[in-house]
Amino acid sequence: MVRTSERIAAVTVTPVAFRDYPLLNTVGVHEPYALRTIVEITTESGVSGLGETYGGTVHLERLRRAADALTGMDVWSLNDLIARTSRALGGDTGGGDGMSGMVTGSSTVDRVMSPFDVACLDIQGKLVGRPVSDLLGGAVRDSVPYSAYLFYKWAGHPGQEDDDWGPALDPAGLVEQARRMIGTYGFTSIKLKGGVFPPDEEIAAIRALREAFPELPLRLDPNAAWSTETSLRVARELDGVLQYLEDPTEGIGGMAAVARSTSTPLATNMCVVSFDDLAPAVSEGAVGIVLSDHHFWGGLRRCGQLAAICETFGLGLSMHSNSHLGVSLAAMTHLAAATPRLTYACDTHWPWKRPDEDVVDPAPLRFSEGRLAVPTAPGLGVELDRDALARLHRQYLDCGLRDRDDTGYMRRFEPSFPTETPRW
Ligand SMILES: O=C([O-])[C@@H](O)[C@@H](O)[C@H](O)[C@@H](O)C(=O)[O-]
Ligand SMILES: [Mg+2]
Repeated sequence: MVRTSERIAAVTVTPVAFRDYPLLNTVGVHEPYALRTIVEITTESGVSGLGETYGGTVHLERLRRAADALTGMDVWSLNDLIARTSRALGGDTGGGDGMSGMVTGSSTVDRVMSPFDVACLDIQGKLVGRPVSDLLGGAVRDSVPYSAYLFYKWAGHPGQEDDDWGPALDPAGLVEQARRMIGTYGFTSIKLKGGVFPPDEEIAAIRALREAFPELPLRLDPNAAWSTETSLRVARELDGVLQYLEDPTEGIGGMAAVARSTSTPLATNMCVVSFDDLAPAVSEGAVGIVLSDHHFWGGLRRCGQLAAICETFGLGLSMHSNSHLGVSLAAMTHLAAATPRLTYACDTHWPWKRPDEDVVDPAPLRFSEGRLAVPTAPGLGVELDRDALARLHRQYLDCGLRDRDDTGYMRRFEPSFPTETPRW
């Protein structure tokens, strides 16, 4: 048996921007462009692979430092990727999470190595002629369910024409948004991004969604905007209505206090965001479901390790999302397909992206009945469109945004927009 290595010859790191909608959350509102970074690794034998991650300045600078350290690395060695990334970062940690302050505390090394891990897997798959899901243990489902991700939103960005989704600022607007999203994609579960309006308004919105979609599981995620008391009141009022309540309040201690007094399952992508958080979360009984995300858990294989830990401790597993393009969607889909424990529909911001803006040919990424078929071509199964990459990079250069700042953008229109937590 011949053991061959496949060494990295070049890594390119390209920031891109795509148009975004004025989606509201507890820290503010999405700006007119979402920022991402596309990494492309090419090996000495000319095989290339793709990864996608956040696009903020601190993260981008770290990606570039890590990229420089990867030349000569064997694409089969995850251990070397971890070692090289840590050495390149040289203890530079904290900040630069690219999530407008909503997900802090994830591991910097894990965040930075993630897109390179995905790109190496893409290459490995191409080398052996198998899809990435096979490299992760094999697909246990041939399609992955995603949920309808509803947002309160303005009619359009201030100073611009109304966008094609129009406003959603009350229960009726959200039900209309859900009808359109479900009509287009066929989603069979619904998540509402909350923490925007006083809790009673969001309870009313969930009730309206329950009435309009009696069969569909519902989730509410206020991104820790509530106190323990408010969280418990909402949980009581929506008892039996929610599939899970996501990050009602802040921190492992706060979530544990809520968990002790409600039978509503609690999920998180805010208080358990790194391997260091797992032991305290388990010992305090803070959460029932961890929302994994390969972008900050260190890539696809590290998410497999997370799944094993969740299984050991009886925790459920689902998947978190931020604004993203097709490389991430393909990676999320392979990971979800190869994770037996991931039994909830995954989050995706996919509907909040114009279909004509991506860096890959979108053909393999078509939803049917709320599910995405797991790509079967070697690697991730998506091909880079170099003209589109150049266009979205040009858009990044021209748009002037360099860091996601939902609060700063909101304050341009509502100068007294609050930042104290909990808001309610
Ligand atoms: O895109 C948003 O506004 C979301 O609030 C996102 O930033 C969160 O990270 C995320 O979707 C969540 O589930 O918390
Ligand atoms: Mg969340």
